[in-house]
Amino acid sequence: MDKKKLVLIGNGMAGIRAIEEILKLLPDYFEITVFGKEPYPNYNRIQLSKVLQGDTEIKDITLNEWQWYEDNDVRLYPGESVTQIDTETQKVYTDKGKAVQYDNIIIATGSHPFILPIPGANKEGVTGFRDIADCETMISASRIYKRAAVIGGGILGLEAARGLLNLGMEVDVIELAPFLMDRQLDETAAHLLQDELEKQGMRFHLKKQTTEILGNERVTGLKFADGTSIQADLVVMAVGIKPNIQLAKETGIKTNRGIVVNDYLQTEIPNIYAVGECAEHNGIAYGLVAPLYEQAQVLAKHICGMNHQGYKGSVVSTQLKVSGVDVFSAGMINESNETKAIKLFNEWQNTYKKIVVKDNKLVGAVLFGDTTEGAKLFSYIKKGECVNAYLDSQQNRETGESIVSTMADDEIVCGCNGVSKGAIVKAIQDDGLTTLEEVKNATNASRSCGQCKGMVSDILALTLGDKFEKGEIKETVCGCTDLSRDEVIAEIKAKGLTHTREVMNVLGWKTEEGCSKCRPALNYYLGMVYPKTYEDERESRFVNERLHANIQKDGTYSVVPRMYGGVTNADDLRKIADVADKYDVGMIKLTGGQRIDLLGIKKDDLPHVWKDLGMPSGYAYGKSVRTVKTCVGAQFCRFGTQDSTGMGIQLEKKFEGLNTPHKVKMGVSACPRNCAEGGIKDVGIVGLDGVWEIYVGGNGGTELKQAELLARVKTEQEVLDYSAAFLQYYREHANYLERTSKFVERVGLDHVKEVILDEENRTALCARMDEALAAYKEPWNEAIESETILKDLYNTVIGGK
Ligand SMILES: Cc1cc2nc3c(=O)[nH]c(=O)nc-3n(C[C@H](O)[C@H](O)[C@H](O)COP(=O)(O)OP(=O)(O)OC[C@H]3O[C@@H](n4cnc5c(N)ncnc54)[C@H](O)[C@@H]3O)c2cc1C
Ligand SMILES: NC(=O)c1ccc[n+]([C@@H]2O[C@H](COP(=O)([O-])OP(=O)(O)OC[C@H]3O[C@@H](n4cnc5c(N)ncnc54)[C@H](O)[C@@H]3O)[C@@H](O)[C@H]2O)c1
Ligand code: SF4
Ligand code: FES
Repeated sequence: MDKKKLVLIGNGMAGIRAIEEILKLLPDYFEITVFGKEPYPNYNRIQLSKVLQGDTEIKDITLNEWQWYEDNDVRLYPGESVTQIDTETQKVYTDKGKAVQYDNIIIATGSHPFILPIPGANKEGVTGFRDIADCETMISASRIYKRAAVIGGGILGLEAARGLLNLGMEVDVIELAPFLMDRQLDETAAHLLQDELEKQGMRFHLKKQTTEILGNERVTGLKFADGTSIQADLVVMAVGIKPNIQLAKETGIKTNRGIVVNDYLQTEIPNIYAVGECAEHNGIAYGLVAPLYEQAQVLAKHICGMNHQGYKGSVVSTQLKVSGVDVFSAGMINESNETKAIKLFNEWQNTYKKIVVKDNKLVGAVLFGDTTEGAKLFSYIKKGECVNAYLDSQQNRETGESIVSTMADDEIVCGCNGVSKGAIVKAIQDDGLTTLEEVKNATNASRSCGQCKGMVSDILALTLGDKFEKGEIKETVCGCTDLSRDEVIAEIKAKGLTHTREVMNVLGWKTEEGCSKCRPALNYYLGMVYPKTYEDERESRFVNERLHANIQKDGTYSVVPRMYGGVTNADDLRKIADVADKYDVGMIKLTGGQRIDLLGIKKDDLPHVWKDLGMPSGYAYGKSVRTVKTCVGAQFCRFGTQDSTGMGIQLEKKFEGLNTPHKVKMGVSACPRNCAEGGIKDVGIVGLDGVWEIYVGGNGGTELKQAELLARVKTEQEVLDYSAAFLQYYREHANYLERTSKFVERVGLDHVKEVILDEENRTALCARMDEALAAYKEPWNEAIESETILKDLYNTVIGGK
């Protein structure tokens, strides 16, 4: 039988989800052709906010790789738009002159950002925030310009504003309404949100109507109806979206705000469907993926001739994707005569919960500060559950218990993809799934906005029980491979692989480019295996390590110069004071590791600051040996038995710049009073009369852990050797991003002792440590001396300031 010809117009999230659903039902029934205006495979538009905020990269947000189209026999024309549908001859025509015959069409052309029709809206430097190209426009503008204005204080505008702050810009947000996110929040939640975002550095202008965009060719500012104005070099319009209906309209298909569809997503022409943001069902054009994916499922069933009761509309929930702010909203949130609300405002913890009840049923909710209950509330709202059922579930919940343990099987865990707890548990049990990645691939849960990942992990832990706890499950490097860390390292050594790309290629990575989890890990493992020859791949590192400074929540950076053992002198202090004045440093702060932190430095000032300081990097941002904290010791303290300061300086000089799987902190004290807090350090040294005690695997962070005694030694040289052997063993055997506390716990202190106390082992480990240390290049100096690094990473040149 000849295959039916199906043409999809729009290679976006909703259209491709419809194709995926069709392929699941009837894999060989259609000959599928896809036209996509953008020159990319289907990508996760939602994650553009994360790209702008620097948490992920464009190459990591692809949902369907090129290979997926090939594997499924889907012919894709990227970068090509359909310009005409001829319903008489059943052909579509494209802007590149192609004509393709069809039996069925799915229109999934999405939306356009709404651009205010005000004077100046077409100036250079005015953009929407909708696609990769917009994202790139903003990122490149941030390299040259300083002041951004976002028009629209809705969810998209705020996510854009956070991204622009992260890119180092000053950000003004202009909102027409009296409070932010007025479609999703009430006034109380909106004010809490505004307070929090102001602390992050955003400036808000509420109840402001923009009347003009100022400037000649490029934007220079905004003018408002009240006569005031502000300066801006970049303007992002985030004032809502407009369904992209042009093509449908020109084809004579009935349109309103969107393309009008029935419960089966059919337009008025039966063999033409519409799905996604461009479609209007019962008067609503949705702008979130959850309803669009529900539509895609119904469409697939209908086009494949399967029975379905049809699409009946969706209740929606939203969550803001701005780090440090938890906001959730679902259903009806405005109060009226017909509704009652339960409101809980905890001023101490700065959390707010509002639950809206109508006819005894839960119909809406707003959460600020703690959104862990979001999925549960959303399930109750969707089911129109009685409010008492929710209140009872609250009472029965024990403190500290994961919310998933109290969820019923039919409660939705992943709102975007409509996946219930029961479906996840079933997939784990039936298919023997053991990782988040496997659950994602099998069920789609966590595949879109990613907000439900925590709950999916909790369900994995709950379902697998002891097996999960004991780590009996093979932990792969990441979802791009089925190989564990040990297997990857063994293959690197056996096959002599020398680059991250080569590793991915030869070891059959599932993604061409890897992801933000495996790339830094591979970069570390290769550097560890080949300390002498491996060229560090800066682009594979996390942003702080790439830039050699710590990004702050307002988008500026912090600079911590090296001060061996926490000891400084008048010359260095003078230089620090001069730099603080010259670069308008926001705050000078002593760190927990006894160093001086200069906060609030702009990205392009970083190399100038380093040059003026003339001090090495303190690596306060690195997966590396950070600080060696010391007590004053025998020279001054009346309890001191050893020269703790001198010992600390020797340790810090020896391990300066060493790459480690995670950060490493050290402390040296000269008596058991332990003023340098060696008991909670990765390596803690305590001096006693004629003896040094070496402790390992401590942690003073979120998971407090006391360090354990590794050895007692007599000389300073032995302290250096035992510490070096321990650190090298950790470097060679820990998973990337595993702290020493977790590592020692995993392999056992007895095992670590057995290895390190053996002289032969120790000598070999020390020799390999020396090789690794020989490769160290001081990064701040390296940046100052390289025009390419200055230009590419910091967008500056040395000599100007
Ligand atoms: C920055 C950002 C963050 C977001 N965050 C969230 C979130 O957290 N949660 C959430 O649920 N939703 C979020 N959304 C909304 C979500 O991304 C959209 O609802 C979803 O992508 C819409 O899918 P779609 O397929 O209808 O449209 P799109 O994904 O826009 O796809 C339509 C595609 O069709 C192409 N096209 C248009 N016309 C033609 C033509 N004539 N020929 C060929 N191709 C054409 C377009 O170029 C586009 O690639 C976010 C959106 C943005 C922009
Ligand atoms: N986390 C998420 O779920 C998420 C994130 C980003 C985008 N999105 C989706 O993307 C789409 C677009 O989002 P959006 O925030 O642009 O739309 P929106 O309609 O939700 O918000 C637009 C905002 O702009 C304001 N506004 C309108 N005209 C204005 C003017 N002239 N001057 C100043 N402010 C004005 C409105 O009052 C409103 O606050 C929506 O469908 C949204 O759901 C969702
Ligand atoms: S640890 Fe002991 S020697 Fe060091 S400063 Fe404290 S009391 Fe003095
Ligand atoms: S809730 Fe968005 S991916 Fe699961």
